[in-house]
Amino acid sequence: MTQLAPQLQGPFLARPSRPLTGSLSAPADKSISHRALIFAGLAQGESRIAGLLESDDVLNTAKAIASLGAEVERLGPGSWRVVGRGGRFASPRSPLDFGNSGTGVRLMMGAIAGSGAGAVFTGDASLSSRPMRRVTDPLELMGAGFTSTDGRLPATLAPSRLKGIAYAPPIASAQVKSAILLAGLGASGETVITEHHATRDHTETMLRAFGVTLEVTRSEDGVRIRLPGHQTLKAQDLTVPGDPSSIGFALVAALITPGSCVQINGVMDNPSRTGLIETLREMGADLETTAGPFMAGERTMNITARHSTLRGVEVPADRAPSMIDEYPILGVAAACATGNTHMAGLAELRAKESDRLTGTAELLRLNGVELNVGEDSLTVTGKGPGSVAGGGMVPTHHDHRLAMSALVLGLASQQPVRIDDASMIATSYPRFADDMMALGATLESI
Ligand SMILES: O=C(O)C1=C[C@@H](OP(=O)(O)O)[C@@H](O)[C@H](O)C1
Ligand SMILES: C=C(OP(=O)(O)O)C(=O)O
Repeated sequence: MTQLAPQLQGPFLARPSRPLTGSLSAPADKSISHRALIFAGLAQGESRIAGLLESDDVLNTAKAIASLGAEVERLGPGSWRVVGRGGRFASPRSPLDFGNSGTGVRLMMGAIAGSGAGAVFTGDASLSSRPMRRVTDPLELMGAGFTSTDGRLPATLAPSRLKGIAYAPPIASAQVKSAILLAGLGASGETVITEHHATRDHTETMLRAFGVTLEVTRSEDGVRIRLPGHQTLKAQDLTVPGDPSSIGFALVAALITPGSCVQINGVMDNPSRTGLIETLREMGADLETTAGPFMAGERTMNITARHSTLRGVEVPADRAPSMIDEYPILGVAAACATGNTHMAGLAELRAKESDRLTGTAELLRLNGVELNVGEDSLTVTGKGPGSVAGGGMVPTHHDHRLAMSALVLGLASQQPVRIDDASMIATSYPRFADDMMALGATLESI
């Protein structure tokens, strides 16, 4: 019988596991959930969102939208009604607290700037250490007035009138692209973004669904997006598809735990998000997919993962945007494979909830895994199934993906793996412990 999952708080432990079996519904996608609330909050009229991810990050975005004058109502589990502001947010009286969420704060900086409102943006210790200039610099070129210390939170935006710009973000970032597009909606003239490396395209797809006109041109040099200014979104009803990033944990857990066979249903199947699946297949993973229904304009799939003998591979730098949040869990898979897995193009991992390149290396090393860290690369030397010693106490540095990755490693290690704090897991995957335990994993609060 499945044990009741403990609360995601404080230190946790994962024990070497019996085979994982059964099926689960993929948790709702975090990127789409943020966008659904923000777009509905900006739109003219009433939107209904079904299957919203009710994680801490997304709930902070919902609160921000309400503070900006949108009507936001939870009708039931995952079911939300939002009456939008027709492109005009009201400047909130109190600071907007985005907690741990880079997506929430960066997209909202663009959306609020474009709407002509002002606001103060704050976050937790992790978010306050992350760089915001990547978003405030281009928004300032459009005419937004930001002040901050050293480009970190807290940041203040004065109400401003914006004009469109032509901009090529120096880093591959869907958050930067999305912030500029959201600002461009309220700007005069056209906003043009050129991406040399395409990033997740949910903003473009969803803006169209909300009635916005934009032109996307793909070529060998990347992607160009042209957005005419002064556009108002029209309210929509949508259902959020499953998160290909969150399901990476159950997927890898099944691949590395002997005897496992797990089915995960309703996973968004978008090539700008599925780099982990591509990589695991190259490593020899037994993954079977069947097509599911479209949700929010996205294809979905059901995935069956069976325990597999994995081999080390070369993961090219240009795959990073399609699996940017999945390197910690790929590191775990690589530790259980045979041979070297070399991952290139990882500089952006240093700007996530923690320095994830250092954090991933630390979590593996503390459990006896051999590896090499470069400035923007990681090579993990796997010694094959059952070879990871485990027994480590992993510091999670306020980072949900490090926390979940360490616990998955514990399922296939010789000794249990401990983490210092499980509370951040609720920022993206509040049902993580319930889902993993329903498949047969032993997770304990310690
Ligand atoms: O746009 C988004 O929803 C996201 C973009 C990515 O960040 P960057 O844009 O910083 O790469 C990703 O890491 C984050 O979890 C979600
Ligand atoms: C990087 C992440 O999120 P964010 O940037 O929204 O904090 C993540 O979920 O791994």
